[in-house]
Amino acid sequence: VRYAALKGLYDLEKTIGSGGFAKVKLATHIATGEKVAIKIMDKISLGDDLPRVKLEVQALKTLLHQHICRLYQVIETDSHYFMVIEYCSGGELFDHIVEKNRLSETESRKFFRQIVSAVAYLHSLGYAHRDLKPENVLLDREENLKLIDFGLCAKPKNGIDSHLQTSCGSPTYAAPELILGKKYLGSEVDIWSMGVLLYALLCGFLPFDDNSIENLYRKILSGKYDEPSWLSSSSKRLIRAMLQIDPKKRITIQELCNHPWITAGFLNPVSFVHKTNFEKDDDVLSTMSAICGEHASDIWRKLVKSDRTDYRTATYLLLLDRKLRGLSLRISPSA
Ligand SMILES: COc1cccc(Nc2ncc(-c3ccc(C(=O)NCC(=O)Nc4ccccc4)cc3)c(OCC3CCNCC3)n2)c1
Repeated sequence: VRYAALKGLYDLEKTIGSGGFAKVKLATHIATGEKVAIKIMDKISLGDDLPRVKLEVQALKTLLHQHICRLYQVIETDSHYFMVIEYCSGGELFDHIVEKNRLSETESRKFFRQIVSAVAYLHSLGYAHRDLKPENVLLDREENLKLIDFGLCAKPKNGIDSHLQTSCGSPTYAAPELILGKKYLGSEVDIWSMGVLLYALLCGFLPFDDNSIENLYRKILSGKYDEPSWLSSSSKRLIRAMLQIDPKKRITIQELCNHPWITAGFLNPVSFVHKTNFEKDDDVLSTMSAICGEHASDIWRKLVKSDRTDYRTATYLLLLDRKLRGLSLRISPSA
């Protein structure tokens, strides 16, 4: 199906995912040949969830972190929203764990530190993710993790949106207080889900799993799970600290950043220093001026003044990514 709004800018390819009211397609940014993911939401099926897309776009524009998928461009037509997002060529962490059966403690630690860094950054901005699960953790080409929120679940960390309570977060990763419908803090719920994630990395299966939802709930509320023989005592201690039924007894994100298991083999605790905003790059600007004929200084002035989600921004960021990967900034002649 063709979308007029993308004509000449992006070539749509295969569908790489679909959720409630969103479909994600792989696409090519024609001018640079770079791959992107385009999340397509149609306004009719969004219904009264429409305002949440605006919140998500606002959120993503402020979330600048090396382990959170970058938003390049937003295109709104009267029938659709198109979010042009960083494409992660490594796919979902879930599939990576399945194909390796389970990950070593060292590989798990490398990945888990990146997740903790992204979540600590989210929390520092007052957000909670609330749907942390392997399907929402992607791998880029360098096997670095990118946290995403496919289901529009991330929300301000304190307070509850009751109607979201059930629809948000899959029960397998949901904390006891969320299941019991109690008032909960998003930051505490995220710690629990990260505990389930860490367990999945180290074990290759889930701590709480059952085909019947009641048994699953009962297992989660019991807080009891197997500790396979291959788990080190340090891993067991950390998992136990995260899978505490009482949210007030659960380890906090700050304690997590400094936990011995997290810092083992690394020089420093997890920091959520995030990447800065735009830095001016003359090579990229001169490449862009070769495409569109405008002066580099004019392009930069317009970039800085823009809302940072237009086509010019997408082109700049994609060329900057390519330069940071050490590739030439050649442009397809058809541009
Ligand atoms: C190679 O084979 C493969 C195989 C599979 C995937 C890929 N790659 C690949 N790259 C990029 C995406 C993507 C990124 C972000 C968003 C998004 O919705 N952002 C919004 C967002 O993250 N907000 C936010 C983040 C943090 C905090 C608060 C708000 C949507 C889609 C993707 O999607 C595919 C889906 C499929 C279903 N499970 C989830 C991923 N897939 C590649």
